[in-house]
Amino acid sequence: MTTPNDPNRVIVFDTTLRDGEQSPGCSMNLNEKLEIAHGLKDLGVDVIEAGFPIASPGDFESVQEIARQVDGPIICGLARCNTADIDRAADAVKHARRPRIHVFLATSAIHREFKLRMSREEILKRAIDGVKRARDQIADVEFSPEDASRTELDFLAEVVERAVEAGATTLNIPDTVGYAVPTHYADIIRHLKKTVRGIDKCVLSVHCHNDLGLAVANSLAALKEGARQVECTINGIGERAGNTALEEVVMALRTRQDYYGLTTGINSRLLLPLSRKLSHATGMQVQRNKAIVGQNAFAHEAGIHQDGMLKNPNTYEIMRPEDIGLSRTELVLGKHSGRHALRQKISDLGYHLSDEQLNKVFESFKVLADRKKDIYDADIEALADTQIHESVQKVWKLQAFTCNAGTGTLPSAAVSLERNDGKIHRDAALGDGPIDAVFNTIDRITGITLKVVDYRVRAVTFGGDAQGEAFIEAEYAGKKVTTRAVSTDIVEASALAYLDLINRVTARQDRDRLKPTDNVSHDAVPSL
Ligand SMILES: CC(=O)SCCNC(=O)CCNC(=O)[C@H](O)C(C)(C)COP(=O)(O)OP(=O)(O)OC[C@H]1O[C@@H](n2cnc3c(N)ncnc32)[C@H](O)[C@@H]1OP(=O)(O)O
Ligand SMILES: CC(C)C(=O)C(=O)O
Ligand SMILES: [Mg+2]
Repeated sequence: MTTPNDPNRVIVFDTTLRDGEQSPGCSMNLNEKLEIAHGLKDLGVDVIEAGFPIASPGDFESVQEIARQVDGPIICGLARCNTADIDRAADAVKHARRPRIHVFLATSAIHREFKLRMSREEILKRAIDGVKRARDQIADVEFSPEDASRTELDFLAEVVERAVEAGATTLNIPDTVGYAVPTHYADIIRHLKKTVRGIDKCVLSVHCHNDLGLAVANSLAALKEGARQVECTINGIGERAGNTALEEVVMALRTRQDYYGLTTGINSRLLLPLSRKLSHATGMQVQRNKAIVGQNAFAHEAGIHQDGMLKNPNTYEIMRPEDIGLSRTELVLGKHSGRHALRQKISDLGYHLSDEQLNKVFESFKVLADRKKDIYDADIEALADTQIHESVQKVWKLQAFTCNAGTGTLPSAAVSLERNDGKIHRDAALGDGPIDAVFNTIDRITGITLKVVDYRVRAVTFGGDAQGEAFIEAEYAGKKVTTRAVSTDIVEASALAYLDLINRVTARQDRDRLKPTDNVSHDAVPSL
């Protein structure tokens, strides 16, 4: 009933709402669970393990509601090998069009001896009784020998064979504590397939935990050996280090179809939206470098990679971002980026810079990237704008400044400017505040006094290392001039903006001085 006709089709069994919810901090309420269950159905999972109905009235209700409302996938409830659990699970899933009970019982020596306190014989009997009781109520029964990967192989094979005889339709082999490694896990699956009578009548399933970071690798190794159901969770949430991540195993099968030759029924374009929905529901964020759905999974900062990506995305990406539901690859500008990526970004932002201007923006971008962790579009725009204004001939250049402010002191500043003849000019002045003191000092050095009519500072980007933009509107000789400058230091941004206005005034004065005596064109000097 659950075996798809195609022998190469893998059944995707999602246990986000059961094993996933077992991770500390991941509990969800009924509405959140229903929302995720509908998302899983749309994604195309074959089985939803909706909960452990005996665990609490809330868990029972969620499984029951999902069974009632989510039509399509098999809806499964978990149960220990005891009557109360199994009957409760049957009650919870019975309204589903395709219900399943999943009974489990640990088989490893450590669990037998210390947790269950049962002999091998008792385990065999409880497993058989459990499967039979479930089969009496529901036709689709999955059996899991918990901690299978640490169970003696001969005993594991015996339990599994007895579960098949008792009527289990799916046999799941859990690596409960993430102890297996791929070759070891593949050996277990191969051994069971070879030795267990009747195993071919069942779907062989894998259920891996990520304690050694091997859950996906182990699952893939088992699928390669003939397992045809994979148990997994969205974002890999689950006990301790989590379960096999659904998005990873699905995309591995899809991307390496050439190697595995297996398919799933998953609509991969819904992977990212569902991953985000789950993060919102649980409050558990996905790490940035998480495969497939992490923020960095389709982002490139290194210049050589960005150049490759711009020339052909296959150089550095093995999957297309749109195939997992991301609109496009992100070329993140940072200290490791190169000119190709910067040129692309500047052109995307609508600028048309010459090669020379681009090189200058590139230099200041590298300096900025050394000081700042995240470079935003607004940072690049500010650099490009500054470069466009730079076409004004600069008489004065800011060399250094200090300023002093605080309660009980007079705000003062000392400024050092370099004139375009190479001479350094230094002075100091008081002001109403530190920025006013810097402006006054610049006035004293340059001999030009501007009347500031508007002055504003704002953060152009975010975070503690954000760039500040200083905007100044000033008047000189009855004309208004405006400018802006950016820096991670707002006093520096203000000084640079003020000096930019002074340079424009100086350029204007020079032009006026030259006017009567020469006939050189001064079209390049912008007017005030
Ligand atoms: C590997 C897995 O993920 S297994 C699923 C784990 N998930 C959960 O445990 C989440 C939900 N669990 C719960 O809400 C509670 O543990 C309950 C309601 C199921 C049980 O609560 P309690 O009755 O108070 O028992 P508690 O959890 O303290 O102990 C578990 C009991 O179940 C027994 N047990 C464990 N597994 C099984 C099993 N597969 N079949 C039968 N008995 C089992 C234990 O030996 C222990 O029995 P004891 O009380 O005779 O010592
Ligand atoms: C209930 C079983 C399948 C389980 O979650 C495990 O063994 O990890
Ligand atoms: Mg588990």
